[in-house]
Formats: sequence, structure tokens, C-alpha cells
Amino acid sequence: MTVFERIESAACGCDDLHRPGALMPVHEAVAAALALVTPIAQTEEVTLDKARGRCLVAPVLARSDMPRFDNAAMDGYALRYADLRDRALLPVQGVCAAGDAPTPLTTGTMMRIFTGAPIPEGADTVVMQEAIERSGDHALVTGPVRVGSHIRKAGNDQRCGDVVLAPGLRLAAKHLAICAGAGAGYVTVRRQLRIALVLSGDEITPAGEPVQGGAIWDVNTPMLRALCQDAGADIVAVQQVPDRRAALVATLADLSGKVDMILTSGGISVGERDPVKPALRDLGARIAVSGVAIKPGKPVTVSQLGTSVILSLPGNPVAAFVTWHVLGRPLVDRLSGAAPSSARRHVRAAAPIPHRPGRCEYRPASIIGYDGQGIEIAACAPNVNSANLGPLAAADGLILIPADTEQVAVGDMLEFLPI
Ligand SMILES: Nc1nc2c(c(=O)[nH]1)N[C@H]1C(S)=C(S)[C@@H](COP(=O)(O)OP(=O)(O)OC[C@H]3O[C@@H](n4cnc5c(N)ncnc54)[C@H](O)[C@@H]3O)O[C@H]1N2
Ligand code: MOO
Repeated sequence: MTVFERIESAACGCDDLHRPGALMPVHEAVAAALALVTPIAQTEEVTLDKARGRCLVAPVLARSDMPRFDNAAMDGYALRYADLRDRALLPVQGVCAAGDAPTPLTTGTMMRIFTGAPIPEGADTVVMQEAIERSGDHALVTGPVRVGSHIRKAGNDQRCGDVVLAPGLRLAAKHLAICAGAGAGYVTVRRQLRIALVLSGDEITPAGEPVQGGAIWDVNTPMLRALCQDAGADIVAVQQVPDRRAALVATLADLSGKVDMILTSGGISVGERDPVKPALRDLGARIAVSGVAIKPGKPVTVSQLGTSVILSLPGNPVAAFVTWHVLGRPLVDRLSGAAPSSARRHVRAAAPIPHRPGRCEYRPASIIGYDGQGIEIAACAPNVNSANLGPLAAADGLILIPADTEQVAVGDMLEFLPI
């Protein structure tokens, strides 16, 4: 099977392999994680300035025709087309600008009009000023004119009562534009997800603070906060817990039920200083995913405690970034009732990429050009390491190397997830 055929299938290829340690294939892990959650029930009305990224639960209807009235599409002159039948020179009477309520057009005259202004009663055509020679209080039509030209008819965009947005959309700038144009100052959206971030790692120090000995700056908090915001969610609490099981048990027990999702960062691997899995077991969490055939991010774990879903991300920042995209983002979409984001596309490999079969690999990659058919060509660093931030910062996206691939050849098509 070629790489191209592989990425067209629903599976990532991990399931075709002998996997020591029974790592779960990526697509099974996503399905098992999503099976834990349903969309949150609470909704609220928000003004448009608070609506970006929120998930629509009630349709938005046009409160009037859009546009509400016939109006000029150009600066020019409004006239009755029939008045041009036997002459091209007409007297100009009156001016109509956007916001005006014009008087009716007198037969046999033109009215000066500006873009967006209501068409005066009796006029059926606007001639743009470039096709007019004005002299004093008369104007001569110099160019060809079509009846009805340069008039935006009422309702030509949407009709009063039309559904302009359907439920399930995650609201972006283009959606807010039509809400406003439809006269909807408020929209009904699902309550914003509440996410808590629990940091494991005695060495973690906020970026910018002094570090000594084995301390390192906390990369994951600002990165995950931004990723949550990109997904329309909010990190409402950040708690750093010592690398001890009892402390983590207490923190997770306290947070479960208070938030929709708990993200843990670090401490998910197998060392005695990795308290996440033991703490989940102590708490009786329902563990749906524990170890995935993905690189980086193999130890990623998904569980449920009370009403909170817990996504336990590896501490290595690139592994946390990748597993957020593969598991975290779909969970947020499902919890907020949004259609899954479908940003992935296909690119061609710029160079051969050797790959040890076993795990699906998500590797930072940059778009460096286009092939003869206009398909993007992506290049990635030869050596990747889930602690190195440089290749991630320089990347345009993540390419997926399917689990069973031994070698990606130049020009092979790969799935690409923009980041
Ligand atoms: N014997 C084994 N060791 C490891 C395995 C394994 O299978 N057997 N898996 C490796 C893999 S793969 C990964 S990924 C990591 C996952 O480790 P943890 O999730 O337990 O994370 P930590 O040990 O806490 O940290 C790993 C690494 O990341 C740094 N880190 C942690 N938090 C942050 C943060 N907020 N900002 C920046 N950097 C952070 C931490 O200092 C470590 O360097 O386990 C492997 N080990
Ligand atoms: O997930 Mo780990 O980062 O594969 O080394």
C-alpha cells in the first residue's frame, strides 16, 4: 500500500503492526477518547464581541432583507432609464447620501447619489459618475447605460427570516460578519469550556523567573493556553503539583467536577517520579487510552473522573503539542458541540524521510514551494526530538508519516496539518 493510499483511509496504519507494549493505534485512541464525552448542555447569549470561537447552538435568522432597501452600488446619478430614451442631458435635482431618506425622483431629472444611499422612489438605474459629464445643474450621460445598473436590490443577499447560520458552527470572523449584517447583536452559544491545567514537574519554573540547578522554564503553560484559546476554550486554573502521587490525587480530586477538562502536563511516563497514572488509578478514574502508537507522545493518556475528562499530555513540549492536536482538539470540539475541524490537506515530501515502522509520526514541517501541479512541497528537519522547540517554531504544520512506512520517497503525498 502506498503512503498516499494509507492517508486516504480512516486508519493511520498502526493497527497493521505488531506493537510491543500494545500501544493503541491513533484512530482507535481518538475514537475511545471521544466516546467519553458529549457536548456540554449549558448555553448562554453573548454579544458579538464575545462570540468569536464560541459554538453556535441556535440558528441565526435575518431580521430583515439583506440589504434592507435598494441602494446605490456606486457614486453617481440615479435616474429613470426611460428618461434617457430620447436625450442624454438631464437636470440634476437633489442629493442622496448613505443614511438619507430621499424624496422621490422628479420625472425627467437625475439625483446625485453616493454608494450605499437608498434609491429614490421612481429611479431604476444608477449611472456611475465616470460615465457622466457634469456641467452646472445638468449632467450628460456619456457612456453606455444598462437598465437597473449599479443598484443592490433589497434581499439580494439574504431574505428576512432566512437562516443565515446553522447551529454547530464555531464562530469565526466571517460568521460574525453575517450575524451583524443580519441584525443579530446577540447569539446563543454553548457555555465556554472550562479547562484546568495541572503541571507535574518539580523542575518547572515560570518563563522569565531565575532558574538554578536542574530547573527549566515552563514551556507548556503558555503553549497550551494559546492552543486552548485557538480552540475557543479557556484555561481557568493552572496548578503546579510536586512530583508526588498524593499531591496529584488531591489536586485531581478537587478539580474533577469543577471543570469540563483537566489537562495534565508531564509525569505520565513509567518512572517512579511519574505520578499521573498511579494517581489516576488511586482515584478510580476510567482510563480509556493509555499509550498510543504515536511519535512523539506515546505515553498520552485519556481518562474520566467524575464529570471531567482528563487528557494527560507528556511533558516534552513537542509531544504535548502533537498530542493536543491529535486528541485534545477533537475532545474540545466534541465537548463544545462543534463540527470537527478539517484543516488537514495533502502535501508532497521534499526529500526522502527514513522512518522506523511502529508509530505514526507527526513531524514539524515547512512548506517550501509547489510542484508542477501546484501541490505544496513540505520539508522537515532530518532529526526530530520532542524536546526541541526550534523546528516546531519554524514549522508551518505537522506532516503525518503513517506507522507502517519504512521510507517516505521524494514526491510522496503526506497528510499535513497546519499549525
Ligand atoms: N523508561 C522510559 N522512559 C521514558 C519513556 C518510556 O517509554 N520508558 N517514554 C519517553 C517518552 S516517549 C516521553 S514523551 C516522556 C514523557 O515523559 P513524562 O510525560 O513523564 O514527562 P516528564 O518526565 O515529566 O517530562 C519529560 C520532559 O519534559 C520536560 N517538561 C515537563 N514539563 C514541562 C513544561 N511544562 N515545560 C517544559 N518542559 C517540560 C521535563 O523537564 C522533561 O525533560 O518520557 C520518556 N521516558
Ligand atoms: O513522546 Mo516521546 O516525546 O516520543 O519521546
